[in-house]
Amino acid sequence: MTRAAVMGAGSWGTTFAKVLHDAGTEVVVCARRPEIAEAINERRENTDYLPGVDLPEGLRATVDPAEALTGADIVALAVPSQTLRDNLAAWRPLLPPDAVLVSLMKGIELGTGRRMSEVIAETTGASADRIAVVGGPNLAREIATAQPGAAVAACSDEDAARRIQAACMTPYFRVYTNTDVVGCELGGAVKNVIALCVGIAFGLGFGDSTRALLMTRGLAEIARLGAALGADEHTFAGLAGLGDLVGTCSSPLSRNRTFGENLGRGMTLEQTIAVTRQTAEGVKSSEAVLELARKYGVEMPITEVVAAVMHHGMSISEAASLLMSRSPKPERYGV
Ligand SMILES: NC(=O)c1ccc[n+]([C@@H]2O[C@H](COP(=O)([O-])OP(=O)(O)OC[C@H]3O[C@@H](n4cnc5c(N)ncnc54)[C@H](O)[C@@H]3O)[C@@H](O)[C@H]2O)c1
Ligand SMILES: O=P(O)(O)OC[C@H](O)CO
Repeated sequence: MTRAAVMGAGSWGTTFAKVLHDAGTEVVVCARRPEIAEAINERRENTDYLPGVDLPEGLRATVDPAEALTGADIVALAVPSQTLRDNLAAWRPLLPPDAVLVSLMKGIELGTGRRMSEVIAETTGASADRIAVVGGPNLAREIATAQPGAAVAACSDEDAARRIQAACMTPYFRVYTNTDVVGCELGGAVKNVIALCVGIAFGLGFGDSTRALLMTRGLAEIARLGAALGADEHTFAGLAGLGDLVGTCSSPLSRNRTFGENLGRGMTLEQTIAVTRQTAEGVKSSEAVLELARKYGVEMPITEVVAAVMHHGMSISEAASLLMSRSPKPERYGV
């Protein structure tokens, strides 16, 4: 039987652990706080992150990383992207040498511009055939309640991708494989930045025309960055690209879209941060994505204004007018 450890018992870590369990994989989820592990083990509920969602008997939780990691064939990482490097430094001595390390995260590291698979490689020394990514349009509460969903398991080693696929495919969660790790990661991370902008537009009272504009031009800038970083452009038409962008930008469950919506409705940045209890990756990643775009000479106008609003005090009205007053252009996908 395949054994998996899920490191991080937030909303997606808990959900993905349930998916693995439902797929017949033996799984232990590792929490930081004892009360979360206790609630999962004894009440069969993650009372903080997924209240009201029944968790299966066989899903075990611990606060001891060694207990979770010992003997694991798959190690799934589900912590906030900006904390991965520090978390991995602590877990590294405990990682089984042959385990596949799977990033479930959707962010870019601030200050380095590294994708999560790169942070994993740098921190653990694992080779590319042991590093994978799972991404797609997966809103935790929907998947945790077994609503039909799908994701992509990406690894440069197709066999490893197939092993992950087998470990988490259930009657309600369909998993495809891909070898384009870069594309799948960029799709997941940059859509969070676009979702912040869509949320702002929604909060301002704008409707579906504006949302469709931002999603479509957002996809164009994701694809441009992807091309510069060597991704396969077809990935962006798939679940980890368009799929995740549509899911996040459309859903009131999205933390990123909700964060933007609160700003659009008139909250200050500080007030919005204060009411956001879970991880809205796009806030910090907007700046990291922009750094990456500048390094590779890629134009990303939506990302640019989102980063300016999140980090440099630009007002929302100035951001909107900057986007709408750009020079006239022909429309070409990715241009
Ligand atoms: N929630 C979703 O619907 C969803 C779906 C797919 C992917 N993701 C991605 O999964 C990753 C994890 O997201 P999540 O939704 O589980 O987040 P969350 O905020 O619900 O949980 C984060 C978890 O990380 C833990 N953690 C470990 N070290 C931490 C630290 N130093 N600071 C703060 N928390 C720390 C927290 O205790 C918590 O268990 C993100 O990159 C997110 O984009 C989320
Ligand atoms: O809640 P968000 O905004 O982090 O989005 C969750 C998932 O990434 C959607 O696929």
